[in-house]
Amino acid sequence: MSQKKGNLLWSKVNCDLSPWILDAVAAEGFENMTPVQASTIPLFSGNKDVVVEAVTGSGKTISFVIPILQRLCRATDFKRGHVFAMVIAPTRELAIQINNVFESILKYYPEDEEIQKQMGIPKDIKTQQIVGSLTSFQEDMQTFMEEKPQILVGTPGKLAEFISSSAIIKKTKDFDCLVLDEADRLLDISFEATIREIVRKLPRQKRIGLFSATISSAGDMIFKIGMANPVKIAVKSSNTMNAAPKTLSINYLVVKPDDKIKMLFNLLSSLDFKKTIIYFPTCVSVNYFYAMFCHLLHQASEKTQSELKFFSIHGKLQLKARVKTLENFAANAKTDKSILMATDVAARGIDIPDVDLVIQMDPPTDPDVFLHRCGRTGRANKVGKAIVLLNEGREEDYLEFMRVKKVDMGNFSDMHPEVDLSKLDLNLSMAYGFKNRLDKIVERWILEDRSRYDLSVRSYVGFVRYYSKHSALSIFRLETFDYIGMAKAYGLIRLPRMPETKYIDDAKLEEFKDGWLIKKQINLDEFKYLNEQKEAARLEELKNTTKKEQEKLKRKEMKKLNEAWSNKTNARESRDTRREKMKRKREAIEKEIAAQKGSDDSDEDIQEDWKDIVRSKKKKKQGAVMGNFDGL
Ligand SMILES: Nc1ncnc2c1ncn2[C@@H]1O[C@H](COP(=O)(O)OP(=O)(O)OP(=O)(O)O)[C@@H](O)[C@H]1O
Repeated sequence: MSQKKGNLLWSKVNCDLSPWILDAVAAEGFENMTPVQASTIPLFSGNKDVVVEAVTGSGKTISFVIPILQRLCRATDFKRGHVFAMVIAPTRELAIQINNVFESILKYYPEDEEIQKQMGIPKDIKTQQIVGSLTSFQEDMQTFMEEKPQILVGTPGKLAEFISSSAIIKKTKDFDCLVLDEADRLLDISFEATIREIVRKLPRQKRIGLFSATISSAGDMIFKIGMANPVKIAVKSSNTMNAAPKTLSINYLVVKPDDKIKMLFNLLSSLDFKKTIIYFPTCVSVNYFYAMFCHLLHQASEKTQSELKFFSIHGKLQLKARVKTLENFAANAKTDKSILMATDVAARGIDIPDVDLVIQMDPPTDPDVFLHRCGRTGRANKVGKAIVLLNEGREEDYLEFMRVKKVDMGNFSDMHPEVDLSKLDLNLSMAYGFKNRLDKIVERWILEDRSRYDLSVRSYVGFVRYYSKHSALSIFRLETFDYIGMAKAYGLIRLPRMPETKYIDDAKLEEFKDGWLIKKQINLDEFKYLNEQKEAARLEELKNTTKKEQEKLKRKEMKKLNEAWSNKTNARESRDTRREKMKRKREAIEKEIAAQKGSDDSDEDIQEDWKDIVRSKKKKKQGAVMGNFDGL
């Protein structure tokens, strides 16, 4: 359904909206409706179910907030204390943001009882956010009973739990309207069962609205949620070839993996922007690079330090910290440039109006997420730029892959001939006043503290695992991936042993003996943690390992002697010894990993990786996967 130009004045909306709603949108500075609002509000305020696909930042939130409020204003016999509508979002940040949009409109709700009577609207309208972790179930329940909100906004798990309580279920008899924001995400495999559970608990007779910027299979979604005859509203960019808003330009930059971090810093210094979001693959990589970038900033000139500020957000942080970070990032005016380093927890729906640049360190594993990440800029007709860094080699094919999905990307170098990307080190020392080459600064920083080395390895291993999960497997191939280049980008001093390293070319491996990527090798036994407790634990562990190794050597010697004496081989004994050896090795690796188990989700992944190694070693008669690295 398309909307003719000129019909976007709120006064021309194709349905009756309460005067206070019209006042509210005007007071919020929304002069005209956006096309998706003009198409959706009349249908969803009426009796239609809707499936709405419109580009990022096109105002979809208001397209369901207003219909819900309008329907509630019309529901004269709706019993107070009951649930009228529910909005579900995939992340807590997004649910909180949607609740804020409701509140921003409800600020203008008439308080005068006379006016309320004249308009025939309820005494007040309240919303409640059900997102967990900020409040307990009991607190949510108490708030619900006391405040009597008609609208609940929350995340799937928490809402499912909340409405499963018999006290709430009784209060959904007159339920009217259910909205799934980022519906494609909510109906994917991770949330679908919970959403179905919620839908099953609600009365059959209700309006449903599904909203997203990426709805690839509306039929599938409609079937999953059991909607009857919904209207499909698709609002694309005026350039029909493009699934992104027309004010958003998407560029790609092909880069050698070794140069990735340098390239990023070059972009940050040479591009004019106020706020940028940089996407990293995993929580642990955000932690690691955030610490590294703060250190780099510390090494830069005072001028640079006063101009840049880094923030970080990922799903393993407490919700309170995440919300605070988003607020601080949005509000930061102390420095010219604010940089938010994030995982995909901040990919969908997040609306920070001043973000004018998005950088993706790597393409996301799910191609739909690409548009959502880019769409954090170029919102509401504002100009924005998104850049994705592609590894030289095979990843250039991603351009064609995305073109089929109606995402057209321009070559960054063609679009920005003024940005010199040739002399990266020189540019960096000039722009940031670094006294040394960036990789040297990083190397020294890592060698100062073993925990940074651990973190670098965990980030890298997490990245390889992430890479293996790409849906476009023909492009993102583990077999052809530049493991060494990427290890350098991650500032690794030594390549960790992992199953995937078997794909590395032998000749290349020769160059990096025992996996060392730095010129001056170090004795890992003497590589210290700055943290005293951690260091004491490491020394203790080292002592035990050395003792064990000595015993092992002794046993070996004895065996040799015995063999020489008896001059016969006992096949069973050697098999048993091998088994015992493997068991001890596995226990040692697992113990080491358990000792390192910190706050990040990737730890489990790493444990899996090492189990893989143990398994593959068992299988591989010829011994180690490669070299004699100490790994983690
Ligand atoms: N009618 C309007 N006029 C001007 N700005 C608007 C209007 N409606 C909404 N906006 C603003 O547009 C921005 C984007 O809106 P919103 O977050 O609803 O986009 P969206 O379509 O849901 O995006 P996404 O797909 O990324 O979630 C918000 O800052 C909002 O305040």
